[in-house]
Amino acid sequence: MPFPGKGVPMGRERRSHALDRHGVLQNAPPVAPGASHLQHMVSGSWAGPGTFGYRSVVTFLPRSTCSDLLRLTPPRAEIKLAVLTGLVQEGVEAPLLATWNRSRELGADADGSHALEEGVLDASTLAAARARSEGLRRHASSVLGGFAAACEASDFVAVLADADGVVVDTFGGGAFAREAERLRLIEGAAWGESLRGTNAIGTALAENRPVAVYGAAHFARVNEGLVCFAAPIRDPRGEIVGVLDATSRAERANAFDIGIVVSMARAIEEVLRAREYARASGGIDLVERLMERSHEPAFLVERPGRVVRADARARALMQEIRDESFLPDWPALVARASIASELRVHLSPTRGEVSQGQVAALDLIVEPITDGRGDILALMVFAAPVVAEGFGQASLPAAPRHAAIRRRTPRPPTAEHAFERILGSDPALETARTTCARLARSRLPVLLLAETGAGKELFARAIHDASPRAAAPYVPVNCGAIQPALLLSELFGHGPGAYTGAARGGRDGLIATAHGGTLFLDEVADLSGEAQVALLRVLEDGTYFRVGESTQRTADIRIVAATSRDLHALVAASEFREDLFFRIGGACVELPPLRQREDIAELASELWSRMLEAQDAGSLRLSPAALEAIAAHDWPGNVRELESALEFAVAMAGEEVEVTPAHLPPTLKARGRALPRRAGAGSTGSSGIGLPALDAARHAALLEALETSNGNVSEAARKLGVARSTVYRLGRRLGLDSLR
Ligand SMILES: Nc1ncnc2c1ncn2[C@@H]1O[C@H](COP(=O)(O)OP(=O)(O)OP(=O)(O)O)[C@@H](O)[C@H]1O
Repeated sequence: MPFPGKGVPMGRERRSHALDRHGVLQNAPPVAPGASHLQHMVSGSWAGPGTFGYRSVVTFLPRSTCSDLLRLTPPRAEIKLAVLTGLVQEGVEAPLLATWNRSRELGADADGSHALEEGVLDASTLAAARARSEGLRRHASSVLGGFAAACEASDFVAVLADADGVVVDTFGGGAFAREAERLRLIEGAAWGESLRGTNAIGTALAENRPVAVYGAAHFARVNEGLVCFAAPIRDPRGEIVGVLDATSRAERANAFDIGIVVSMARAIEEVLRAREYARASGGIDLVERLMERSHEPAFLVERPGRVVRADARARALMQEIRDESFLPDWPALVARASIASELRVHLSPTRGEVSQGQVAALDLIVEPITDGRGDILALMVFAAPVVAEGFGQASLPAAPRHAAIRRRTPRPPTAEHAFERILGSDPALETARTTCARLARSRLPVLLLAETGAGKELFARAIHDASPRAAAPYVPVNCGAIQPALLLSELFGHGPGAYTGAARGGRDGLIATAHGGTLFLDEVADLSGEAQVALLRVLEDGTYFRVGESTQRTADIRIVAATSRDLHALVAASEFREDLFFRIGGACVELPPLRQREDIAELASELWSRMLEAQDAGSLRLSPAALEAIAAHDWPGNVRELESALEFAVAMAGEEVEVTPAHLPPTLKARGRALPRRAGAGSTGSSGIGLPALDAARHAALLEALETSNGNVSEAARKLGVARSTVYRLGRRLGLDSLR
């Protein structure tokens, strides 16, 4: 039996034949199995984000699109009358009762004929409403083409309403169009609950979630013959900007259609989001680069805590942890973003016992992405997995830094620990570290002068991390590694078709990416003359031009530059602009080459421990003889060369328990052999290279301290009242190879 038409009060038995309790039509005309009318019609053109003619910003993770759907199904006719007149408050499902009560309190007209006459804006008010919704309307129409056609063909009218429930656009309608017009599904009609009571548009706005209203669940009698599906449209900040609705005669009801409407509303939200990201500093490119650069799984999270993008590592992590609700709620994340500190979250206990090697918790670092007004648009969440150690471990230790838990990847430093990753206690290094930590807080450009591998990049990153710009991008560029012909456009970007092979729509450069943050120009002496001029302008007034464009752009960047060349000499030879040199060289910091450092053995030991931890290489020891050879080498490649030498030694040591000089790279062994012969282990006499009297006294004191400390350098240092590095340094000078 067909579902009764509009305005006809529904009899009990007729209704029960038409809709089940979920509002699904029981005797619907045949459509493809599992498909609805609308779905059937749009399936050819709808294949998810990215197919709507705009660049998809997000990669959706699987999630239910209708999980918060409010489905309002009709009650018995006599009950409706009794409830609406306030005689009884039962016999109706609670959500429906709530919307009816709200409608009544708002003064909605239960018959609805009054609203038919009154509820339409005059032409000029409508024009103003449409103008206010101009952005929404334009973006919606860019994605609703296929949907509108499907609505037309399946006798649904599609309605776009603004945040007040005023219809600003309609599409489709087919055979239902005239009826829709009579019921005021037309531009300018107000569909808020206060006027028309429970209906999909007004109720979706009131509830801020998708709503399906079937037949007599509508508050107003005149709308009882309708089925309407609506979903709110929110901007990236989560504010409702409008509603998308599809309405037809009640007999067209199909539970699947609400899914299509929700998906379409989401598609419109995607376009709005794409626009917002494009306007945010750096655009979506910034987000992509941030995610690419991350060493840890990275998620992009939007209000109200929705993961909208995840890089490959993050997707793999999600699969591994199988815990969809691992993120703290949005306010907690936002709070973390503002204090820039780490937050450990333990994974759901429903995953059962945590065994060795399984991810047990995540350490989150949260960075905000803000729009032009400084409002938080989204959050980048970097999630370092923490794995459990020890077989058969039943549950996680409560203390976050319990020994049974170790990080799988090194954690990015927080502001107060930014310089901690720079190891060593050499006085010159210490001076550089203190100077840079102070400079970090200012906006001054910093010029780092050092040989290759001596830690320029490490210092640049620490300066950024300790600066007020820490949450903004840090963009490192090796000017010497980019082809000179491309350097200018890599840095400044280029306009559409600026050169052969240029991106058609133009592209932002690294300066735009670094907006708000720090640009690290490594090998700055390799900048071309043209790039030097352009960089000088950015430093002076914050303006620049993309290659091939005349539109002036602005960028707020802090420059940290570095070079291993003699910039003074280059300036003297007119190979580097003097004015740029004065701009970037206001604060010059020299980093000592490793061979001049007094803490080589200490640094080697610390790097060694760090490396063993990272490689899970157990308790392999660095023998005193190996340390001695390391301390004696002159390290032209500086710390980078030292790191490689240590990795080489691990590989060569194989199953041994101790690394000896034989395991070190041949360059070190050769150098070691060239050194004067040193005293043997435990020797108490002179080294045979002629110690002056003072050194002899130090030698004795050092030996005594070491002996009474069982060779423990830290303890010996404490006894002597000197730094560990001094013990190593003295030991090196005095020819001791018994340090442990
Ligand atoms: N003081 C230090 N403590 C710990 N690690 C260091 C230190 N200095 C340098 N390193 C490590 O040595 C390697 C080289 O350092 P970095 O890349 O910062 O050098 P650089 O001067 O920028 O080199 P280049 O001029 O070749 O770019 C990196 O792996 C870095 O982590």
